[in-house]
Amino acid sequence: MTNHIEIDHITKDYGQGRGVFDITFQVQKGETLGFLGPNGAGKTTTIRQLMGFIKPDSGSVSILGKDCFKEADFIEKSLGYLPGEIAFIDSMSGIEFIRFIAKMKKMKGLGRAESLMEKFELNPSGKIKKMSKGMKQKIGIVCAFMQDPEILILDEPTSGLDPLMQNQFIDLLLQEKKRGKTILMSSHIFEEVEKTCDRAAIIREGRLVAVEDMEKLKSGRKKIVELHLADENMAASFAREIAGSKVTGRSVSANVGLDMDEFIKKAGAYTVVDLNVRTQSLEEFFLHFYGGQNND
Ligand SMILES: Nc1ncnc2c1ncn2[C@@H]1O[C@H](COP(=O)(O)OP(=O)(O)OP(=O)(O)O)[C@@H](O)[C@H]1O
Repeated sequence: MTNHIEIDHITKDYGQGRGVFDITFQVQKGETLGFLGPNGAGKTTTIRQLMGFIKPDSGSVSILGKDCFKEADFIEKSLGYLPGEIAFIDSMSGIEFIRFIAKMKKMKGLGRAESLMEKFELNPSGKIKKMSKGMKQKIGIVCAFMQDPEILILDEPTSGLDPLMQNQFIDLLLQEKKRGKTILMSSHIFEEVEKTCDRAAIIREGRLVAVEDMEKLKSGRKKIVELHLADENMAASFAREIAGSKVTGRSVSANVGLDMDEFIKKAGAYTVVDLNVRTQSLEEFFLHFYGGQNND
């Protein structure tokens, strides 16, 4: 497999523990990689180094074999980039801004802008300063995708979009994925990551904590079992037998992994009124990486 994006031991130290430290991961040709982490973890700092806006203190980043900082001009012109916060020229109308970006990228026309505006129901004729956050985000999406780039770097692409438009975006990503695009996307929305990404890289406090296949991550999710027992005393007594369980009145809930059999056998000693079993959501699962809580 060819790597389209290579991040090799980069450190950008802003002092007081802020920044990113010794980050290494790759995005393969045709792969969609989700870049996840809590606020301030270092996602944007990593992405800005990929775009050649800032130079790593040590280590290197390259895209299509080109050093991102040394060849920043090539990177900016050829990649599809959607920044977390777009630096708009407020006095322009939406369409003027789209034309401005197309010119900057040395495009001949506006490429796929028209069909993207249709897909996202965007009327770009008004002044940007009067637009809502969602409309501005749609302009950013048009600018990132209109050139039909081979590589897309997207920093929280659906921020500000309503659920209908978030779905349109997922649909667009899935289409682009099918067309063989290489995509790196930071996101806080687990559902979009789950639906679109092949792998996820998780960063916390500037350090990479995991890079995993989505399928493997999904299969690592546990079952959450909720038992309703006959009375509160029973619930309290049962909860004492199950490590990490929570009691609310007559209910006891617990994350159950491979020890389901043991759990059921212990429950057999009590009067069970009701039983619910569900799979942990990806969000609940990721809390483990995010907050470092013990959800074993
Ligand atoms: N230019 C800078 N100077 C000093 N500190 C900075 C600078 N840029 C970022 N930081 C700090 O580095 C850390 C990582 O910030 P970054 O914006 O990369 O996080 P993030 O993962 O993108 O967060 P979010 O999800 O909130 O967008 C934060 O503590 C931030 O305050």
